[in-house]
Amino acid sequence: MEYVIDLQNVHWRSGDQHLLRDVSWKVRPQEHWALLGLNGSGKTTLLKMINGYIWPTTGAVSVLGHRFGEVDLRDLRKSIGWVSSSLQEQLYGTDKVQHVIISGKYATIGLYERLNEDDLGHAREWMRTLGCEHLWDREFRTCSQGEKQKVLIARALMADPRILILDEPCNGLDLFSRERLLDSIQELTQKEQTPTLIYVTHHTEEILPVFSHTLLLRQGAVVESGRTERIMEDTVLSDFFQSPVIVDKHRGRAYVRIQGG
Ligand SMILES: Nc1ncnc2c1ncn2[C@@H]1O[C@H](COP(=O)(O)OP(=O)(O)OP(=O)(O)O)[C@@H](O)[C@H]1O
Repeated sequence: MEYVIDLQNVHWRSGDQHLLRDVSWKVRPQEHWALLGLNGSGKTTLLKMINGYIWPTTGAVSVLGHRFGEVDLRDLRKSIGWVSSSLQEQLYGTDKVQHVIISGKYATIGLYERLNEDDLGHAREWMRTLGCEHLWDREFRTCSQGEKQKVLIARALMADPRILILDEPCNGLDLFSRERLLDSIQELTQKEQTPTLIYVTHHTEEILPVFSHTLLLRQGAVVESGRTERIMEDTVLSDFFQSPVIVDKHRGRAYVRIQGG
């Protein structure tokens, strides 16, 4: 079987720091994964590895069936969308939302291509899916944080990625904006030919049931990985957080409380 992501015993060291320790992770087609870890647990490092920005010290990495060392990483990166807050800072705030989105197809900051009907049509379709069509003519900088996230997701989708990484997309969002964004992500997964989603977060309650699998990362090592409903249990998460917690489930999502707290 061709795995979407296949990491085997990956170790990554920078100086005397061991940032990834014996990480093995297999993502199969049709699965969507959540990647859960506290600050500094190595999530970003792992994502950099998947995108080929860093190279394993030992172990093997293969993404979309291409083994690192045997593939042009620039080509591979075209199949991976990575939506993170650092991207926001790189975009031109005065660009119109439609241009920000369409520029994603050409992997540019700013739009240098002539707009064509196809691109405009796709951009509108993604915006509709994500519930942000009304922002079409707005300057990007005037969008709220939640709206910007939707625009950036639509932008990443323009390149037709096979993997879409959503890197802490709900950071800085209030409760209602967060739920609206999560609704949009849910909507996205209902489309035909959705890319494999990797949802990176610190918070269990953001993990929608559509994220069938979860990987728990602590100090650069995988503590557990597998089906989300098995992971979102008191014992597994207490062990993961190294602190007794209680998990309340509501509509397939897990809300964690510190025991006694
Ligand atoms: N190039 C590097 N050299 C040395 N240490 C690094 C390097 N890059 C990251 N680190 C350290 O490795 C640890 C993991 O960092 P990483 O950014 O992967 O964590 P993270 O899980 O994404 O954290 P956060 O949730 O806070 O974004 C941190 O302690 C960080 O300071």
